[in-house]
Amino acid sequence: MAITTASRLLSSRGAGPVCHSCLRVLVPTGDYARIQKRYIGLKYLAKVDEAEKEWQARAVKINEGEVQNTWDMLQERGYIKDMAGSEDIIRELMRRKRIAAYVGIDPTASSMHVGHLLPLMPLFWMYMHGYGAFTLIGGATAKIGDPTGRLQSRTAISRADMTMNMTKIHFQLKQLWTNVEAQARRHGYQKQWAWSRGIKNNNAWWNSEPMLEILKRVGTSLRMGQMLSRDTVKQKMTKGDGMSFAEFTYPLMQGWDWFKLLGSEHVQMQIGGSDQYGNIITGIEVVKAARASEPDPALQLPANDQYDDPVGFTVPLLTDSSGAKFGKSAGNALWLDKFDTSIFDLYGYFVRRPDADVERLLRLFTFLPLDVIQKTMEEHKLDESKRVAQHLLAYETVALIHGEHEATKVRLEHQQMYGKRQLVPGMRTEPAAPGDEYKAVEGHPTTPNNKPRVDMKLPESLIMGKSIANVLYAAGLASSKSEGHRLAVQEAVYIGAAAGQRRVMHPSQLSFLSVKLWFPQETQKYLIEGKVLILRKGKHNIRVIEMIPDEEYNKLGLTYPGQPGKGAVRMLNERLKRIKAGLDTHDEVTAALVAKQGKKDTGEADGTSYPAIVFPEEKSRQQQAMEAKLDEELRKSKNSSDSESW
Ligand SMILES: Nc1ncnc2c1ncn2[C@@H]1O[C@H](COP(=O)(O)OP(=O)(O)OP(=O)(O)O)[C@@H](O)[C@H]1O
Ligand SMILES: N[C@@H](Cc1ccc(O)cc1)C(=O)O
Repeated sequence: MAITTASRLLSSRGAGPVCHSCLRVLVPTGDYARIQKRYIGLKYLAKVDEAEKEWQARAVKINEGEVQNTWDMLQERGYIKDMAGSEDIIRELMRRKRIAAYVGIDPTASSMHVGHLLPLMPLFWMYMHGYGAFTLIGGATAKIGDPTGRLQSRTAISRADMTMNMTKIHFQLKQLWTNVEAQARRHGYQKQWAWSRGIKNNNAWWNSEPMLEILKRVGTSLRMGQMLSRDTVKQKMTKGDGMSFAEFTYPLMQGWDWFKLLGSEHVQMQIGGSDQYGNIITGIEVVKAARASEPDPALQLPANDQYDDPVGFTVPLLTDSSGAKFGKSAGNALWLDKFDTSIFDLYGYFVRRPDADVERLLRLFTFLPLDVIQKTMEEHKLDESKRVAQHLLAYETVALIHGEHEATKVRLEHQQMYGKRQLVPGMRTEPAAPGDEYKAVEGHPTTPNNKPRVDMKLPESLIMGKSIANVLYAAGLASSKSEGHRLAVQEAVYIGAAAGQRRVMHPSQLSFLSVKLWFPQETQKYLIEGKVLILRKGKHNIRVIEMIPDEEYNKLGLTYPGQPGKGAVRMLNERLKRIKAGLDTHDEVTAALVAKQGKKDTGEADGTSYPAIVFPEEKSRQQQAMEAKLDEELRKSKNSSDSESW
C-alpha cells in the first residue's frame, strides 16, 4: 500500500489510510507535488495504533495518580509564566492527546544564546515524555523582524547574512537535539518509536504562500481595533519610530506558521519567552480563523471541542543582574557558539550564579530529578563556598549545549585552575589559536559537539579564480590541495545548492549537492547573493564562507592555507635570507619554528613583526628541501654563535 505522510495526517483526522490516487484528489495540486512520498505498510499503521493505546493507558495512569501529568511537572520546575488558554484545559489536553509543541527563533544573529534555552527546555522535556517537539527557524519572519517590546525597528539584515545566520542556527539546533537525546538516555528516558522532533524553517511555506490566500483566510476575521490596541503597537507608534505595515502583520505571520505546523505536525501548542505572549494570543486567533475558513472539506482540521483548539504558554525571562533580558538586542548574550563564548567562560558564568538563584536555575536548565536537586542543595548548604550546586548546574548546562565530553573537560579545567590555583599544561582557558578553530579533532570523527568553527571569510581571488581543491584546503576541509582534489573527484564534499539542481541555493533553504572537480567558474555559480558559499564534509563539518574583497582580507590580517606568497616555502626562504644577512639570530628563528609550528600568526608572540611559518600537514618536496637548507644554515649559525660565546 503506497501511503504518504499526508495520508498519515488525513488518517489521523479520521479519513483512514489514503492511497496516492485518492490523495491526488484530496490534496490541492501544488501541495501534492510537495508532499514527500513514503511507502509505508500495515506494520507502520500497527505501530501508530500501538502508540495510541500506550498513550491512552498513560492517560489512565495519570488519572489514577500513578504517573505525573507532564503539565504539572513543567509547573513544578517553574517553566510556566503566562498561559494562553485555560490551565485546566491545557492539563487535560496534555493528558488525553499526544500533542506537539513548537518554539520559534528568528535568525537575527549568527548564534543562539542562553536565553533561548529557556523556552526550549520545556519543549525538550515534552519530547522526552513522548510529545512531538519542533524548533522553528524564522527564516521568513526574520526578514520583517519581530517588533515586540521594541521602540526602534530592527536594522535590516542582508540576505547573505541571513543565510549565514540560518545555516549556523540550523546546525546549532541539530547539536542541541543530539545532546537532548544523550541527556534523555543519561536520565533514564528510553526512546520510544512515537517520539518525534524536527527542525522547520518558515521559509518552506512563506516563499510560496499567496498573499491573497492569507488575506482571505485570516485577514478578514482579524479586527483592526484589537490589533491596534496591542501594547507593542501603541508604544512603538507613540514613543518609538512608528510601525511599518510589515511589522504590524508580524504576529499574523507567526500565527500562520502555527497553523501550518498544526496541519502538518499536529502542533497544538506554542511556547515562547514572556515577551511572546501577545504573539501567541494573536496566533490562537489566526489558527482558529484559518482552520474555520478551509474551503476544502478533505483538508479541514478537527474543531470538535476545546481540546482541538491551539494553546500556549510563556516561560519567565532570563535576565542579567541588572534585570535586563538576556539577549542579542541588549548586548549581554552568552552565546551557544563556543567560538563566540568559550566553553570555559560559559561554565564560569554558571559557577558564578548567586546561592539564592542556583536552585531555581537547576530546575530550569537541567534534566535532574527534583529529589536530586533537593539533595544537592542540602549538600551545598553545608559549605556554600565549595559551590557544589553551581558546579552541577554548570556541568549539566554545558553538557546540554556542548556535550558531556566537553562538560567533563571544562569541569576539570575549572577545578584545576581555581581549586589548586595553577594552570595545567594543555589547558584551554583561551579560545583556539587562529587557524586551529577550523581543524577537525584529529583522529576523531567530526560530531556536532567537536565540529570546527562554522563561519569564515575568504578572499575573492581564491573563490573566483582558484580550483575547488584550493578552496577546500583553504577552508580547512582538506588537509592539502591534493586531498581537496581527491575529495572533489570522489564527490565526498557538498556545496550549498538548489535542491537537486546545479545552481545557486535559494537563500534560506538549506540544501546540498556533491562537489565535483570542476573549473573555478563553476564554484562561483553557487555563491549565494554573490558572496556566501556553504560547504560541508560529512554530516557536521560545515563552513559558511563569506567572500570578501582581497584588500579587506589583507587589512584584517587573515591568511589561509595554500595562500600564494604566504606558504611555508616562501616563509622558510625569507627566514633563510634573513639569517644569512644576519638580520635574525639563530635563537629567534628556532624560537619561531618551535613555538609556532602548525599555527598561523603574525610573529607578535615571539617579539618579531615577521610572520611565523605555517606547516601544511603534507609537506611538498620543495618545502622539504627548503627546510633542509634552513636546518643547515641554523646549524652553521649555531656553531658560529657557540664559538663566539667561548
Ligand atoms: N533571556 C531570555 N529569557 C527567556 N526567553 C528568551 C530570552 N531571550 C530570548 N528568549 C525567547 O527565545 C525565543 C526566540 O527569541 P528571539 O529570536 O527573538 O531572540 P531574542 O534574543 O529575544 O532577540 P532580541 O533580543 O533581538 O529581541 C523567544 O520565545 C524569546 O522570547
Ligand atoms: N517572534 C519570535 C520568533 C518566532 C518566529 C516565528 C514563529 O512562528 C514563532 C516564533 C521572536 O522574535 O522571538
